[in-house]
Amino acid sequence: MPHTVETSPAVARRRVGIMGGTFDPIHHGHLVAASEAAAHFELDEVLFVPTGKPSHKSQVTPVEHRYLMTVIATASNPRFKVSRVDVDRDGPTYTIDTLRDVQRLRPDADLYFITGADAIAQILGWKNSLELFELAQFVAVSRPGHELRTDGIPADKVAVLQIPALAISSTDIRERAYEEKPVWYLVPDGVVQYMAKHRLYTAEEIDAI
Ligand SMILES: Nc1ncnc2c1ncn2[C@@H]1O[C@H](COP(=O)(O)OP(=O)(O)OP(=O)(O)O)[C@@H](O)[C@H]1O
Ligand SMILES: O=C(O)c1ccc[n+]([C@@H]2O[C@H](COP(=O)([O-])O)[C@@H](O)[C@H]2O)c1
Repeated sequence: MPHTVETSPAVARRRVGIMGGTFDPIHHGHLVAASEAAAHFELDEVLFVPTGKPSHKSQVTPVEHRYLMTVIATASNPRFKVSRVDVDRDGPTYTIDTLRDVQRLRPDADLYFITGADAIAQILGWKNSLELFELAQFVAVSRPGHELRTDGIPADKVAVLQIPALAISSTDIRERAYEEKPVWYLVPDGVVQYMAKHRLYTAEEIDAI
């Protein structure tokens, strides 16, 4: 009888996307960016990671509101999950810490950090920027009003992805809410309702902070 060698089938590494953002509030631009990256790179899951205390934004809505709106917005997609790693860490939020924490939680995964064109343009100024490229592949998605440039980023560490253009920003949604204009269809229905229930971004809520 011929001698046979038992071989275990090669196990493919999981592919995990990370969609970092302040999500103040989360909107359909964020969700389309994550969905397009998931489809293009065959990601097993996308972790939405709301910032705790963004290092570069002075006044943001209390983190638990931003976190809960992110949970509501992603609940219908079985591949989307929300991580509290940045919410629960003390001190300013830096992506180097996000990636180290997710790597610890998903040691068997290749990580794909998803950013819009405005964010990728700033990345060389982020904390420990060169080490970031050792921890994850970066996916730079198109965004209306922002030129998609990746100058200075190692070419094998960043992929550029053209996605459907949604000219939506959290700044615009906050302004619309403040002016009592509709935000329906710019954010998921549950987020419209959450904003209304908590009077987020209204003169009344801002005065109360
Ligand atoms: N409409 C969009 N299309 C593509 N990418 C987007 C879009 N909006 C935001 N992003 C990307 O999502 C990530 C998180 O963005 P963020 O939470 O700061 O939203 P924002 O709309 O830019 O907020 P703000 O207006 O408050 O600065 C960033 O990488 C950003 O570039
Ligand atoms: O690490 C940094 O120095 C750094 C500086 C600016 C932004 N980031 C990250 O970029 C992501 C998008 O940020 P924002 O402000 O556009 O929501 C979010 O995950 C931030 O933590 C990270």
